[in-house]
Amino acid sequence: MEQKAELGKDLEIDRIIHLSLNYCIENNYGLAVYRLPASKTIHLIASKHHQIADHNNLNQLKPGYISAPFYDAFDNLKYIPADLHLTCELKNDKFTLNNIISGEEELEGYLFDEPKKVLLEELPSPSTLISQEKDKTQYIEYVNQCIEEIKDGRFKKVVPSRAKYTSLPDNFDIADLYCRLESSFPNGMINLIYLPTEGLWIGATPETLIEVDNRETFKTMSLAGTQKAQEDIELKNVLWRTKEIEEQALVSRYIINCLKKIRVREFEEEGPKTIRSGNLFHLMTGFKIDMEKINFPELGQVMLELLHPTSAVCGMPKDETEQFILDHEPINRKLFAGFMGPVNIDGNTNIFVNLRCAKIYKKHILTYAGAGVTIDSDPEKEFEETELKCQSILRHL
Ligand SMILES: C=C(O[C@@H]1C=C(C(=O)O)C=C[C@H]1O)C(=O)O
Repeated sequence: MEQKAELGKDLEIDRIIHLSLNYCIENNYGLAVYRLPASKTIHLIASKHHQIADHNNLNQLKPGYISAPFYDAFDNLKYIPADLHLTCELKNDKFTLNNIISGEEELEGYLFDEPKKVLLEELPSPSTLISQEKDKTQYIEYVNQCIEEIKDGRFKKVVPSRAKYTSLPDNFDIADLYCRLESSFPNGMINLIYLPTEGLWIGATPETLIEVDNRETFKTMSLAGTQKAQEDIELKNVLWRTKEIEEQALVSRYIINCLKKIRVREFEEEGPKTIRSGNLFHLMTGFKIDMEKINFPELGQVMLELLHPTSAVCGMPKDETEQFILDHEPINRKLFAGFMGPVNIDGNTNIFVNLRCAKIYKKHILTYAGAGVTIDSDPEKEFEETELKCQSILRHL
């Protein structure tokens, strides 16, 4: 093992992504490459034993990576055990292989093979392509339907979503895109996932769903409200309209209600404050709980089930808006607005809402985005907001 780690010092992240992705696509492995917010370490996890996992059993899972779709998340929670787990560290502006934590001989050996162009050719083409014009009119009509439901008093908030097809440039390189996202979203969770059943996805999400550190501390956040980031302003001076302040407060209230359901009263709340995610600003409130103090070791998995899907990606009330989305949304969200992240790696679990993400096809990229609609929404502005969210990935192609 030591000899391989030593050899690995010459391996750079783009080559590791190309070779591991080639291998995983060819051999039906599951792959996750991720970098946690504000970290200088990229992790790569791969295994041929990817499987459906029981969410009630998260604490007992061996180190690995989970990914669940928006719909029926808990029946479709995929788990990639960390049979191969290696890390790359940032040094002199380059991510280079640093450590092989667990080995998987065949794939590990393959990483030292000759570099090849990544096998996007092996990926399918999308089954339908929607014209840009139709995409916009369809979305605006859908937002209007949401506003009607709110006016009729059935919902307080709904988060309608759309998906945008764009052709990939001829010189597209998945590893280049990964590295650009990495430097553009210092506080985002940068992720690339390949699962034979889901295809290839890439993203840079700003939203933590649940974080459990050392089995001691639980964290979550309420994130909502969006505006285009300005360069010449300090975060503390960013101004927000009442619409966004109320929209984000609804998400905070939703989290507090989930905590009430399980009688957790002792929590720290910080915010709301403005955070930056690439080209956007959002409002964020952080929640923190001392799990040891309240003697609740299962809090992470219990809260995961209560929180998903939060009103940042679904709506209020939860069950009714989820059904409405299922019945009316013209797209299938698949992994978008689901959740994913590493479990039990170094004793920590970091699950994120899968936002600012895209599915990669043979010659196209499909970016997904939603916008929080309330009684004060202007459909045209909500469409523009989803455009900005899609651009947070597309501008790095
Ligand atoms: C739904 C998305 O983002 C969520 C919705 C937001 C909003 O409505 O302002 C902001 C951040 C996220 O919680 C998305 O990125 O597609």
